[in-house]
Amino acid sequence: MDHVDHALRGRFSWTTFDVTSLLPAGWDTDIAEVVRKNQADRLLMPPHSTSREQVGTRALLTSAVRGAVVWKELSWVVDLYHGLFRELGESHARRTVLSATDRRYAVVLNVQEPGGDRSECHIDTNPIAGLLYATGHRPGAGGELAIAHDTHARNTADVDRDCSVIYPQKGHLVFFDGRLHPHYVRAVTSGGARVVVAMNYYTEECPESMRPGDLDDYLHGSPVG
Ligand SMILES: O=C(O)CCC(=O)C(=O)O
Ligand SMILES: [Fe+2]
Repeated sequence: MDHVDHALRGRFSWTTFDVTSLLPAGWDTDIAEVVRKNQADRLLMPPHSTSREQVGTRALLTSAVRGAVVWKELSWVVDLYHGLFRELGESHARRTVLSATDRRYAVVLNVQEPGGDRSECHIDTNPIAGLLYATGHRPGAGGELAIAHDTHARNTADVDRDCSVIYPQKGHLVFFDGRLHPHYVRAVTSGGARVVVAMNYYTEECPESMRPGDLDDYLHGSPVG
């Protein structure tokens, strides 16, 4: 056991639950429809204290459905966020897991179109990220989440050197602590758009009140063009 502890110390790890059979009928088309009607393109301009980007990285095109819209249009997602998903997060983290009260960042939808940009390389500030993949992407199609084992990784090249790769599978719910391990989502190169329900969870040791005050304006980005 000591050998295992030593070999794995500091390595990134995550938990996946296949929640497909727990989701309401038509969940994927419901999300796709909300994306189609509400998706908004913005430019993210690094750096921020959470960025792990090369100096001088160009602006990245991002697309999202804002939290307030998710709250209004996808109430079943919000119910799962507070209920079943939060409890699955507790079984992952083996501690009390708290949902966020601020609708701007509790639950958002992130979208990456084929041929578009990668996501920003960053660290999280919340102790538990919950990601429900609404689309699946095969190896070779891009859209994979790459997470550095080296906590000192400073950019995507550093991440790529030694990382775990999570290929989004539709209906899978992933939990991890991304506060120490820099990560980013690679560009989608073929197939359809990548859609993820990104959920922020907190704990008693790292409560919602610790969220940096400037993070949401930063993530909201700037108008395109
Ligand atoms: O979409 C993903 O797979 C990761 C998203 C992420 O890192 C985040 O929302 O902080
Ligand atoms: Fe993240």
